[in-house]
Amino acid sequence: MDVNVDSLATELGEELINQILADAPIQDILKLLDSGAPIWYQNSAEGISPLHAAAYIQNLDLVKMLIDKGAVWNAVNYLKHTAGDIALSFNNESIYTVIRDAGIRSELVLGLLERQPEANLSSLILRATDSTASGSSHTFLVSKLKYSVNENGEHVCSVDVDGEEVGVMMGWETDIMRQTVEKLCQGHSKSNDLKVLNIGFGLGIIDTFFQELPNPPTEHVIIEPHPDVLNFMQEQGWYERNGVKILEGRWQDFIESDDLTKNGGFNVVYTDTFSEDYSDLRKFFDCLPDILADSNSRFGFFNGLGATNAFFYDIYTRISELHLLGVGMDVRWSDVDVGFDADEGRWGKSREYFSQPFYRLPIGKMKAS
Ligand SMILES: C[S@@+](CC[C@H](N)C(=O)[O-])C[C@H]1O[C@@H](n2cnc3c(N)ncnc32)[C@H](O)[C@@H]1O
Repeated sequence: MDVNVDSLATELGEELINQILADAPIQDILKLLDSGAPIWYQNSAEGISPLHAAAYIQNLDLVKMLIDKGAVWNAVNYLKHTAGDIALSFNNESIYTVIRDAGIRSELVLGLLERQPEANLSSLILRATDSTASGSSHTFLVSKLKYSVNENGEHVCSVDVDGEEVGVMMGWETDIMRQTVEKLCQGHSKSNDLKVLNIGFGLGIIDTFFQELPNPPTEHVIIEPHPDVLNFMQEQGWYERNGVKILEGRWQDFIESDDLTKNGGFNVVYTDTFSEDYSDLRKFFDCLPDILADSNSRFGFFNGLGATNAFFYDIYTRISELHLLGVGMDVRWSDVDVGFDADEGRWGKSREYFSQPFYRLPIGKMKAS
C-alpha cells in the first residue's frame, strides 16, 4: 500500500474506533465509513476493531449496521478476544447472537462456494492453513508419536510440533469417551448385536469402552493410519481381539470400500481424528447416510474444534448441527463438565487445546424417512 494511503487508513481507522467508543451517533459513524474509514481496521492500542468497540459500548443497532457493512466477525484483539467474546462477557445475548449468526452465515456461504470446483477460497477460520503435525495430515502421519504417562498417572499420546509437545490424545478425555459410549449404546435397539465403526484409535480409550459394554460389539471396525499407533495396538493385543477388525489407513482410503459399505451398515459410528480441520469432518458427515444401518443407528464425533475460545466453539457446534441436518441427521447435545482448576496439571507439558468448562457432546440420528 502507498505510504500516504496507509497513514490515511490508519488515521481514519483510529478515528472510527474512537468515535464508536465515544458513543457518537450512528449517522456520524456511517459518514466516516462512507468517507473511507476502513471497517477492517484494528487499533494500535489494543488491537480492537470497530465491531469490538460497538460490542464494548453495547450498541445493538451499531453492531447490526457494522455487520451489514462487512465488519470482520472473527477478528481478535491483542488478548485474542473476538467481538463475540466481549458481548459474552457483558452477558449481552442480543449482540452475541447477531455476531455469532454473522459468523455462521459467512461460514455456510464459504462452505457452499468451496464445493464449486472453480472456487479457490480460503475460509476465515474453519479451515486449516497450518502445515505442522497438528494441522497437516501429511506431516502428522510421518511424525514420530510418543506414548507416556503424565504426573497424574494418565496416559498421553503426543507429537512434537516445532519443539512443542502437542497432545494427540490425553487421559483427561476419558470421561468424555465414557459418556459418549453410554449415549451411543445405551438403550440401542441393536445392543445385542452391535456393529461399531470407530475412526482414530489414539489411546484406545473409546474402543476399550466399546469392548467393556455388557454385550461387546459383534463387529468392531477401527480405522487407524499412523504406524506408531498401529504398533501400540499390536503391543496391546488389539489385533487378536474377538470381533475387532483393524483397517490400516485413513478413513478417506476406506470410506467407499466394501468393508464399510457392504456389511449392511453400522449401528454406531464415531470419529475422532487428528490434524484434520472442519472441512474434513464435514466430508465425513456427507458419507454417513451410506455407512449407517438405519434410522436407529447413532453417530458421534469429538467436538473439539475451536475449543480454546467460547465464541468459536459455539460457531463450530452450530455449524456442525446445521450441516448434519443437511444430510438428514438430528443432533442432540449434552454437556460434560470438564472444568478444572489450573493447578490440576491436566496439560503437563502439552499445548492446551480445550479450555471450555463444558464439552458439548453430540449424538446424531438419521431422521426416519
Ligand atoms: C484423538 S486420537 C483418537 C482418540 C480416541 N478417540 C481415544 O479414545 O483414544 C486421533 C487418532 O486419529 C488418527 N487419525 C488421524 N487422521 C486420521 C484419518 N484421516 N483417518 C483415521 N484416523 C486418523 C490418529 O492417528 C490418532 O490415532
